[in-house]
Amino acid sequence: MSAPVLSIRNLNIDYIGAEANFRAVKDVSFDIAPGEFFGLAGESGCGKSTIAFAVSRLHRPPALIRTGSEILVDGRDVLELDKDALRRFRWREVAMVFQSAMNSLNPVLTIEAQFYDVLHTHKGMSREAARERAAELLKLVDIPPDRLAAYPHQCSGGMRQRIVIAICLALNPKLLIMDEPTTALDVVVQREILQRIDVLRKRLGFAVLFITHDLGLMVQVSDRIGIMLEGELVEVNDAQTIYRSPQHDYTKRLWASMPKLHGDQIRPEAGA
Ligand SMILES: Nc1ncnc2c1ncn2[C@@H]1O[C@H](COP(=O)(O)OP(=O)(O)OP(=O)(O)O)[C@@H](O)[C@H]1O
Repeated sequence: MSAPVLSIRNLNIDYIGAEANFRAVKDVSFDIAPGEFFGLAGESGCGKSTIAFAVSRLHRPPALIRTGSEILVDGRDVLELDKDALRRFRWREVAMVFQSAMNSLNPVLTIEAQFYDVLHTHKGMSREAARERAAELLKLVDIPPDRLAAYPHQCSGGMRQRIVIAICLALNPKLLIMDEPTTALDVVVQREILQRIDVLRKRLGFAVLFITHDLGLMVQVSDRIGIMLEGELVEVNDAQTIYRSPQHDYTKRLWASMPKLHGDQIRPEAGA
């Protein structure tokens, strides 16, 4: 593997409680290569989002990353960044799309103003330059430039989520983290958005850390998949191998619970 864009080593994260601490992430280590699509799967509460937030340094108390944990993005320790470095790091190095991201657009600003915010603050762009770049970015996610004048409430949920993704790509991040990015959308729109992301990452070269409960979709779009169980990463392998010949019992159970609605594209081996 070429030098990883993300390297997580011995990550331990606790939620600090009044009575006791709860270890949500237990000694997790994995890498993501440049341009790789990495899926993180596991039952609800197994620690996936806790990892996603830690990588973006968006975790807040009571979450506490334990000493000895390492999160390297392009070789730099994210946990060591000071406030200024962190401001430069977010958007430029790592951008994150949440489940409710489409509701994170400012309702009183036009789409154009929201692009300008990011492009002016981080790149010092003028209004004209930002408008041009915003139109280009919207095109990437199949949205016509006339939407720049619209307000968020004038756009559908799927369109708003694609706008957030376009804003996330504005500064050419090396890693896009998507935590249930399309869960609130209907299935057809979900798949269209993921297919678009897949085309874009191949064209633009960013890597993706993808979290979803839609395992069929995850197997289809990911290069590799990591399986989590109760805070531990129990199995990592390339998507087809982990789907066709899962090693861990929990992975087998996870695949067995998957609705078989995804056609003939992927078939597990008998007994898998
Ligand atoms: N703010 C918090 N305070 C205390 N415990 C928390 C907090 N946030 C999460 N947890 C606990 O940490 C564990 C991991 O949660 P996390 O949200 O990372 O799991 P997840 O795998 O992303 O789940 P889901 O798929 O439902 O989003 C869970 O047991 C959860 O209850």
